[in-house]
Amino acid sequence: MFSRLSSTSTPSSSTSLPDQALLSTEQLSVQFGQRPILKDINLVLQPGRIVTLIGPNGSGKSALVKTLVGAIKPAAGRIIRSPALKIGYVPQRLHLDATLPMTVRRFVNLPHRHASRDITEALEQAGAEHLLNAAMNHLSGGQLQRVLLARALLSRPTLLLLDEATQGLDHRGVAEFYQRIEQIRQRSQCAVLMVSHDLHVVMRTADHVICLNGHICCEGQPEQVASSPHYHALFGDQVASTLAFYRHQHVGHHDEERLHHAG
Ligand SMILES: Nc1ncnc2c1ncn2[C@@H]1O[C@H](COP(=O)(O)OP(=O)(O)OP(=O)(O)O)[C@@H](O)[C@H]1O
Repeated sequence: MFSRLSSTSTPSSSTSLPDQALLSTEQLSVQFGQRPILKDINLVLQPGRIVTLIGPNGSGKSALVKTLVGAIKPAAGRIIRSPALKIGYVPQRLHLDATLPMTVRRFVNLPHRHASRDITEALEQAGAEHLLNAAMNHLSGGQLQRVLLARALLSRPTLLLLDEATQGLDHRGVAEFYQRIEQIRQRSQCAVLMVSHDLHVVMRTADHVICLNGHICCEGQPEQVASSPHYHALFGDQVASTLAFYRHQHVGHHDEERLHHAG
């Protein structure tokens, strides 16, 4: 699913995208001021696949997602987008003005109004159908995440980008959320790129894992990453072993994917 890219075609071209790919990056680098955050990120996102970005705090996961969304301008490299790419973005946080009351119905109609039927369907898919008339600033963390997911689904995305969408959820909430994402993926065949700290769930649900620490340290199928020395070095042997165990218990299909070690 992932491959290193060597194409040098012009930035406006999408012809250098690998077959069927929705998005790829070439030598993408990001910096804040003079400070390098991400260096030489090469990735390819294919339809219908769940890719998880893991890495320690401050390793650049959110920065990468925001760059893919277009909210951060890369310092170098480029992003190649397929004409079929339609991003649904679920942010890490949402800052709402507590003095400005707003219902879920109104929120999901921003910035564009949607047909009631579509709103109902999106809320159902996200498990938030009962929240239509709730006040946004009365939602629990888990309810808010589901509403944000519903809003992202309303754009009928071909790529769902989730930035730590399960932050603050309890174990059950996390498991339910990932189950929901899996159902959405199966139903709509959208690609999913998610940032996650829920390492044990990552190992069960992802098709491909990218381990980030300013650059791609290692990537591949979850069990490949779990046995990578780079991954052990980043997360510590104890955590890493737990993951390997989880994966062993829940191991699924085996695609031919390469584990890339960039050090
Ligand atoms: N707007 C900004 N201006 C300057 N530095 C920033 C900005 N946003 C993030 N950073 C820095 O960039 C680095 C990467 O941040 P990022 O939020 O991408 O990390 P992360 O891997 O998502 O972390 P976490 O797991 O804690 O969410 C951090 O050192 C952070 O302090």
